[in-house]
Amino acid sequence: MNRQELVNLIRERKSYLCVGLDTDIQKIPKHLLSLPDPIFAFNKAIIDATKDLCVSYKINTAFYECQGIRGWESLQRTVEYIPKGIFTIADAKRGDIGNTSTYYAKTFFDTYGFDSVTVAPYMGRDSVTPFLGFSEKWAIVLGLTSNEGSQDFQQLQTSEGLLYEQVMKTTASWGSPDNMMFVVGATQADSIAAIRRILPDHFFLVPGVGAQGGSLKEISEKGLNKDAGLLVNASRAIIYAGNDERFAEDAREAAKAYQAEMAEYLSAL
Ligand SMILES: O=C(O)c1cc(=O)[nH]c(=O)n1[C@@H]1O[C@H](COP(=O)(O)O)[C@@H](O)[C@H]1O
Repeated sequence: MNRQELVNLIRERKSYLCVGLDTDIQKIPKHLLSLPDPIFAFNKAIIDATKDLCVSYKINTAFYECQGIRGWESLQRTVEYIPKGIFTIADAKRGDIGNTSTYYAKTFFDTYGFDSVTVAPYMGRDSVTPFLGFSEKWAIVLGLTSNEGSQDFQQLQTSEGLLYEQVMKTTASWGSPDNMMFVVGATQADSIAAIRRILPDHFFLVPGVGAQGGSLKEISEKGLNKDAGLLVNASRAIIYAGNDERFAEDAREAAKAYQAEMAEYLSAL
């Protein structure tokens, strides 16, 4: 999907919601466990219930990879089930020497057909650029992450400023706002205005609302740009909003509340 298509989708749906399919076999309702592919059955119900409210789905590959071959099959069925025209994210946090990164990119873009993959930039230029050579595909590079450990390296003060700011500026110079986004955690709302000044045009993938306590209001006020420029992810707060036969309806209600709030912020742009 290209940038203009994503911007149009956000405008049409009045939503910049990304539903995170962090589908944990331990957490899905028990009545699904007797089905042949419980993870896909869960995802299918969640997608059916939320597909008109969000603009993106993020599949965190960890929850699938841990199931071995069956998990990869659930992942493939899920990404194929997501309606065309919705932005798909493989949250795999890859990045390696150049020839290996090229095969990671082929895995998620060509074999599985995702629009984007999350990329860890700390191995440098040759680990990131292989993700940028695919038409209408995106690298979503870790910028300032939502977790406490972001203090350990990302927030180190260097002679040039904060390390994550340097990493984001340099990484941005390898691509463009048409093929690169950055992850900025919703728990880092104090920093998002400064990051937006450094990168006025890029989309930010913002995880950390809901279960991690980030404020949708604050990150929207500080992070939205003229094209919206945000994809805000919520995983557990949506997909586990309920845990019985009504889980999909409960997920819809949770997604609807986020979408309604987003529509308000978008109308103020
Ligand atoms: O890259 C990510 O998606 C990511 C980056 C980050 O800084 N923090 C973060 O929570 N994530 C992911 O976003 C999702 C957040 O899940 P919830 O906290 O359940 O909404 C998980 O899939 C995390 O792996």
